[in-house]
Amino acid sequence: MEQTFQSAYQEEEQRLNATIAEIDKQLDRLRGIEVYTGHDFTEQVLEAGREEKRQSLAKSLTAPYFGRLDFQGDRDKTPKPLYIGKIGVDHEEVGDQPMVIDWRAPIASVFYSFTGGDDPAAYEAPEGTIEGLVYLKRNLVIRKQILERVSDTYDRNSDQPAVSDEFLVYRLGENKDNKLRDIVSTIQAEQDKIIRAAKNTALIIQGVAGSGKTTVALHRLAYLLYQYKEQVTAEKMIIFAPNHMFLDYISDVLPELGVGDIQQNTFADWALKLLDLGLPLADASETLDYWFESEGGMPEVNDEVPGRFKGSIGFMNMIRSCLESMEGASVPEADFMPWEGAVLKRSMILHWFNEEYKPYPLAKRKERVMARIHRWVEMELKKSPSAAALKERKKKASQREKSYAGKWPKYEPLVLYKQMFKALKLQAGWPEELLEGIPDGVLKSTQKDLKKDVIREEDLPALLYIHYLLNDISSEQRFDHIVIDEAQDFSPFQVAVLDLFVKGHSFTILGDLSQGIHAYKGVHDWEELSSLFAAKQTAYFALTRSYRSTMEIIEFANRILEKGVNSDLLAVPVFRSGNPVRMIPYGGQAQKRLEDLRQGMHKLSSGEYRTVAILTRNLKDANELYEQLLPDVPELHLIDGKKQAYEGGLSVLPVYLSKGLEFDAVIVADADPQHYGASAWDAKLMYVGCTRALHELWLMHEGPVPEYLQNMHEDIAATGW
Ligand SMILES: Nc1ncnc2c1ncn2[C@@H]1O[C@H](COP(=O)(O)OP(=O)(O)OP(=O)(O)O)[C@@H](O)[C@H]1O
Repeated sequence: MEQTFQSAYQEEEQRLNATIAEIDKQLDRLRGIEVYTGHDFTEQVLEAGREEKRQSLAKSLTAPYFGRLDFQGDRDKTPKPLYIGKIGVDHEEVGDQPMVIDWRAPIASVFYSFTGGDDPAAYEAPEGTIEGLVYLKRNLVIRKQILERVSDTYDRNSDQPAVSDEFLVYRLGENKDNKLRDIVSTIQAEQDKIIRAAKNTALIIQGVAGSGKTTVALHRLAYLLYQYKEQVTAEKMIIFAPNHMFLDYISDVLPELGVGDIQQNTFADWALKLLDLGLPLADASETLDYWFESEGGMPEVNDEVPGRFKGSIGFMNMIRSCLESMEGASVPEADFMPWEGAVLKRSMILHWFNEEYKPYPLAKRKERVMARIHRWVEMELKKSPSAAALKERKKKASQREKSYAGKWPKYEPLVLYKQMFKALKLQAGWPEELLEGIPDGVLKSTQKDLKKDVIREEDLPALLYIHYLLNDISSEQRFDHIVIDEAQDFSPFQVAVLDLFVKGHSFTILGDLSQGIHAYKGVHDWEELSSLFAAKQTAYFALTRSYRSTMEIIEFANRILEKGVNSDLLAVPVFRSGNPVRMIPYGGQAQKRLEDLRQGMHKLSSGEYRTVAILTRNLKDANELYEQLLPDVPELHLIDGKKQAYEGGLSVLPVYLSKGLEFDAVIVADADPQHYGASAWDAKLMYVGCTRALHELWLMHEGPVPEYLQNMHEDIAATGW
């Protein structure tokens, strides 16, 4: 066995050296060509191509590939070794098989989908399905041109059993810094299916915590750009994520995959820019305070709370009906008279508005009608009897055109939205009965807000929809693809509006209902989103394996789901064992809590862990703890929702802000019933907190713990330090 390994290592080392030499040669040749800076367009295009090649070759030079697949397709006589890398590299001689195959190429899918066994494997090539046999699947770790590790996950000629998870476990055991990384060398078959799913589908992915949802979505974008080169561009793809710190946390993955220029934003910031309201959004901390910091736990959530109601399709329909009813009341009541004696009948204006320009959206129809009126005025002016009369009429007409335009409703989203909520002082003829369905609480709080020009995040879908109904958007303005991460916090109305802004329902929508801690605005069931699309436009995937945490942490978190949330969306761990989860009672008095938390953080961070976090139940506690710990732990960071970047190292943050992030070690502070009640929502918060830990999870508490943390099996949890 040792000998086989030695020879495999030597073989791979030789091959690596040969590959590096070839890449070097190609790079030298390209660098030897003088950079073109002239004005000839064809030459400029050629130069851009050379520059792109220089950059990609330079990138692949440090680690040209990560995997080898020996595959014999049904048309091959012998198995061919295929080397798979982040970037494909061709031989210089045209016609040869590539030296390194891009991980996104069709044949590379076999590397990911093949999980062992003697059965043939297959992949979809442009010319149809190709079947064949896999002889070898090998992982190679190359760092700075040095071959560090050779690990076979399948060898048809060996009598040893396949060890398919060994390499994955090795990768998962690594410690994390402050950024999410790519996973091209260990993409799992279930993830690969999502990455390579067809473009024009609204994919909805329910994935347990740590199942790689965010990571998979980013790889999918890279795949779509490769596979649909002719149809999509990076600039027209967008990722929506919950906040800017999270965006910073994921910001390295796409560049690592050689992809740039994809838009990454929060829904709120994107919407505000598009709407150009000239107003900032009300501070979200008010809403968060209300839901997360209220004494006595979370207030009751039902479909009448503002977030749920204003995120509903019912509200969307209400807005459409209001706008439709406004159509009839658009054209001012009187005829248009540019000067005494000249009359443009209202019936003619109505005809233009209702017939000729009907296909246009409202704001455009008004624009067109006003332009038509102007043209009519010009024709009439030509009939003026004298130069003096012409001058006089021109002046009058210009004033009256302006005042006539002022009599039309103002086609601006915020103006109309405000009018809609004013309801009782109907200006544009909103039918009152349409507004009857608005819950009283929503009506009153929104009226109060709008009076003071306060716009909240939950108002944005409605404003965007009104903007769309007024102006429409052209095909060029539409996105080629939209990714929604943490989609359980999105409302159906948000997704329905985004559907108007994307071509072909091309969505990747990912989330985890078990982490639905923003239930006051998000969906409670994926049906709420899948029902927005026709059955053939949507597909549902479930990711159940969790890659982030050790088996002990996953089993512990599963028990919380079972007992506290009553959910069956349990995670299946990868076989990676670590220490039991620790349940540590504080040593009694109040100052002992602080001392124990400080000591806990010190213990966890003095070893090999690079990122350690203390999660508190709310922001107030995080602020306090940060102030108290800072003198002893000057390198501590406070994550309070205002941060733009996640700095890694040691952090303290409220548990609801930890969603999406991960840390080598986590301490959940105050894991007691005073801080975490018995409700499913409290259990979800606890679940989110526990699933942030990769290797080590400690829960520190005063007195007894909530019921869903009790009676854990001793293999999973231990008590005390
Ligand atoms: N196939 C894989 N190979 C190696 N690491 C993986 C793989 N899939 C996921 N991971 C790792 O698992 C961790 C969790 O991934 P990610 O954050 O994308 O999951 P998630 O489902 O979005 O999590 P959550 O919902 O809990 O925020 C990351 O460290 C990621 O690198």
